[in-house]
Amino acid sequence: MAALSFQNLSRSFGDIRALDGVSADIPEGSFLALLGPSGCGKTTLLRLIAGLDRPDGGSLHIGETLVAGPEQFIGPEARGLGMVFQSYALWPHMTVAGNVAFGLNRLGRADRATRVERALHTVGLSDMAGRRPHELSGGQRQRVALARALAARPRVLLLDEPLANLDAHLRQQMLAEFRRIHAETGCTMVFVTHDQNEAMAVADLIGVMDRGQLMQLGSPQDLFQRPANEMVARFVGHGRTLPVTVVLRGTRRCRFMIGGCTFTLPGIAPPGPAWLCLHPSDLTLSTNKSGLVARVTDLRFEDGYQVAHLWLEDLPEAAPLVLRLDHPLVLGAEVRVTVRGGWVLPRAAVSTPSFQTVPA
Ligand SMILES: Nc1ncnc2c1ncn2[C@@H]1O[C@H](COP(=O)(O)OP(=O)(O)OP(=O)(O)O)[C@@H](O)[C@H]1O
Repeated sequence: MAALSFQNLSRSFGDIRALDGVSADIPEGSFLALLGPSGCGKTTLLRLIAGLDRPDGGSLHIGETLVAGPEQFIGPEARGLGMVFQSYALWPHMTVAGNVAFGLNRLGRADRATRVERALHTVGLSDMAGRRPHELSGGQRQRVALARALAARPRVLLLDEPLANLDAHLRQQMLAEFRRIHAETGCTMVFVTHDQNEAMAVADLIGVMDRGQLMQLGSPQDLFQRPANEMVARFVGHGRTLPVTVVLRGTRRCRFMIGGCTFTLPGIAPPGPAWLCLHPSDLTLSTNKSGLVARVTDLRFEDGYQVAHLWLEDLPEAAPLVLRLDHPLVLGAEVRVTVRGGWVLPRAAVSTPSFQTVPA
């Protein structure tokens, strides 16, 4: 069953279509990351799920319950959700245990104590139950906020850029923690971020958004290897798109021409104009005189590799290609490049798709 279901969900602020007809089903137990450039509508969608705002079109189900739609609105407190924000919103005068117990008043004393103990155990803070927030590190405060949300046993846990205030090292640690807690609790989680490395590292399902629309909903591998459109191809993993002409389409493979060369690669484009979607790992230097003619326009050293920017002679208007090498090149040199991987997309207008995902 879908944990969350959006049907043509929309929200405008004056002339701004912050959310423009989003439709998708999110399976129970997913770890969904909402990813996209600033202003694409991630927070608006999260706020609609949370019940902190109302849609002005479409409808939203949590499980089988219609929580927002024409003539229906269930408030945040009755939606059975947990929320963790960038600001941890802990009560400074309360202990860690007191903060986690906050909101469990409907339970008896013994049940409340058990829930708090379990939640603190899950986030690894059992021995800090008596401390106050100012006696904790940033990462520990984040865990208290997480424990507080988990203690209520939510159907869906919403995480709004929860790592934004942590340093790079702590972020890595907390990403691993989120993965472990997700596996342990089986709770459906929705994580908003504009950091794609974070999204790829933590989520099993990623929704890429742009200008209020959901561009693609899929696994990190899907987005990387089979982008649904040009925006996703460029946004994910330093992607590049090059205009090519498909001459033959087979079963999920396309033969195409670019710069006087012919290649056959995975893809779904019919004969005619198409986009070749590439990542740095799809390119290699040719050892003979075959391949695309390119000039080295920039060189830098990064993560143990030489990273070269290559300008294609036959496609001067295209963004430079990025190539990772284990040996240096000479700036300004002419080289030949072979395309050994990629994905070929039809060069067509982007329509607004509706996504149904198959439970894992
Ligand atoms: N309360 C509001 N009033 C007016 N415009 C709003 C309001 N909330 C959001 N917007 C606009 O709606 C659009 C989507 O905003 P949203 O906050 O959902 O983007 P986002 O993807 O979360 O961005 P970021 O990554 O920068 O947080 C933006 O153009 C934003 O300026």
